[in-house]
Amino acid sequence: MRHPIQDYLRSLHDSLRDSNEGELAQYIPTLATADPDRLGIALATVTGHLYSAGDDETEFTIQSVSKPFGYAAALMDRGRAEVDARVALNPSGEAFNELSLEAESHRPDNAMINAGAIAVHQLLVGPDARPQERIDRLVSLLSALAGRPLRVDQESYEAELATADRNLSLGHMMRSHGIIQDRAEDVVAGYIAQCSVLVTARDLALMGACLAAGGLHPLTGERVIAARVARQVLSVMSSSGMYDDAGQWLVDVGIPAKSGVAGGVLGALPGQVGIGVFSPRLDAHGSSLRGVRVCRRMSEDLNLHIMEADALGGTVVRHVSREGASVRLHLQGVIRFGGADAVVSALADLGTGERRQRGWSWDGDEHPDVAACTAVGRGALEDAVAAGEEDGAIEEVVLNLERVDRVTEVGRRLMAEGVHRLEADGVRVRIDDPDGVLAEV
Ligand SMILES: NC(=O)CC[C@H](N)C(=O)O
Repeated sequence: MRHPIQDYLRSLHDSLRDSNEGELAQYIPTLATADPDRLGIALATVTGHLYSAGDDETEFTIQSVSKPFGYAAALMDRGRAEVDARVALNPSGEAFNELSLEAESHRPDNAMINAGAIAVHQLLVGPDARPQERIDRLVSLLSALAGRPLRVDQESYEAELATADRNLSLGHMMRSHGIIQDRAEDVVAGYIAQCSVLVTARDLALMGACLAAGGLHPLTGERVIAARVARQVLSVMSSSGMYDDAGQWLVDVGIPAKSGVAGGVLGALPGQVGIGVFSPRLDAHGSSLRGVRVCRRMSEDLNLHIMEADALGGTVVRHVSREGASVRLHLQGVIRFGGADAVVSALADLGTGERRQRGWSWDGDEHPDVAACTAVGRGALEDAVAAGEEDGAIEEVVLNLERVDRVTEVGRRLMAEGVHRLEADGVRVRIDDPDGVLAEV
């Protein structure tokens, strides 16, 4: 069977192939001579499925798409306090290479603009690291994310270094304020090396999927980025990743993203997918014109907007079964706050045996479609409670976690509290947790 997502990417590629709007970046000589017609599109799911079309294996320099990962590495190497002390967390509303710092702290506005990324590069590894160690750190993180060894393209590196006046002036300005400590020339050279790493659209999709998965690699399941760090990086990407287009982008596309001046765009939709696009012609913001179009289309066609939310909590109670005085709650999926509320509400119903008015009616035949538990779970819970009235009180409740993938900290605390209170009401509670998901919290 040919996968429908593969076909979708191919048709998306075909529909945009002939568009030739936008301009190549001129200020870096190797970019000015790139083949402008290339178009590569890739999508990776957090569960490790990778699809791609067009020039998906063509290598190009990562440029600013390296910034989220430099930021991730610095946060892991130095901790949040040290990084926040030198790089702020607000959108700049300016172009990526603007010569500006925050008024009082003299910090760059965020890690997605050049000033921020240069300050971040200084933070890599540790205060006394040699320039090469910082470059190696980033190349190895990017390689781990791509799942293959990546390298710096020497020609691009030298070409950009030869024309790096603007970035050097940012470096000198930040050094004069103590934001960076090494020689500005060294930090900027390191930053340019990080920008010159060669990647493909497929690499970017995998890197995005890893961020989207909270830092777990979609192919290996290995933790490559700490969960808190992935969260911070995605947050800053969503507010600042598309520079002065970030607000419009969030409304129209709604996928945290980062673009690079060589034509790469990386998108990362938390919990779902990573997107990688390569097309060298740029729009007025310095982002790939067709790359932006691809993301817009995907967001629309695949409903990938981050603000498009489901009432997920309700799907946690999958089924309820009763045998004599014992009731079994079959739970499933990921139990966060909303899911734990559904479980505790079910426990409360079972504990008192009362028909509670909780958004749906126990009595009528009609059950309004509220998301308190799945349709199956809801009906069965009603039956279990109703049976309680005929067959006598419920003496035991079993929470079956066999199908639960993960429980968040608040999910665990809220469910523990519910169990505790149900026991205080005189009901025995047993927890069936064969995979120990509760212990993993
Ligand atoms: N937006 C970008 O991709 C800019 C990266 C490029 N290396 C620069 O510093 O100018």
